[in-house]
Amino acid sequence: MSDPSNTDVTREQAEEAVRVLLRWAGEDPSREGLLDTPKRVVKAYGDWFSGYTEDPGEYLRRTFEEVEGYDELVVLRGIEFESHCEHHMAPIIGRAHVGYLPDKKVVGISKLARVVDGYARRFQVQEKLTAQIANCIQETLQPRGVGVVIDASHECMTTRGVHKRGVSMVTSQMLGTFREDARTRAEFLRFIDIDGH
Ligand SMILES: Nc1nc2c(ncn2[C@@H]2O[C@H](COP(=O)(O)OP(=O)(O)OP(=O)(O)O)[C@@H](O)[C@H]2O)c(=O)[nH]1
Ligand SMILES: [Zn+2]
Repeated sequence: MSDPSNTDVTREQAEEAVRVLLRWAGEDPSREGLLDTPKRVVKAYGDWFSGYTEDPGEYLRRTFEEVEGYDELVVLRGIEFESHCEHHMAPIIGRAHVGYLPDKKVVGISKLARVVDGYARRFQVQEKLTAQIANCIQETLQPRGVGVVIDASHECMTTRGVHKRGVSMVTSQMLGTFREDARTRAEFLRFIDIDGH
């Protein structure tokens, strides 16, 4: 995993920050079991926060314009993702459901999941994540409408703080026909059937 390109922090400084947190928690970072931990944590950060090194809109540049008159909803539902909340840096684990009503352009369906990951692998609040995915698709594909629903659990609420398990947060961002036309929105919500998960 490469270092983020837009940072002035060195890998050594990042590893030292992990040692400081270990010391703060009451640990001895020089004991054998913890010697490689700063290196592992920094590597894990490279994975969890790889979104800062990508422009998710790039995934949607390759489009297919000839889809033989297909002009109905396209929905990718149940896209699992992992993110981290920007308040506590704790995991947000959930599923995104993404739909759009194509105008002229359709994309390879995996690209919608790549857009979700590109924004999820950053420090997030769920509302912002939801809006960023929807806006990216709207701006790049210029479809007639976009809908994004996210259903996720926040570990800052389950493993600390209020300690509420089994609670999930649901957010949605509807643009274009998804916002203006109740029938399109209802069809999308029926397709994703989030209670079914
Ligand atoms: N709206 C929203 N809130 C979030 C999200 N992730 C975490 N939070 C909330 O952000 C809030 C931060 O509140 P603070 O009072 O500053 O932090 P805190 O003292 O740690 O709060 P508690 O979590 O209640 O212990 C908490 O209520 C979290 O539940 C998110 O994606 N969206
Ligand atoms: Zn949080």
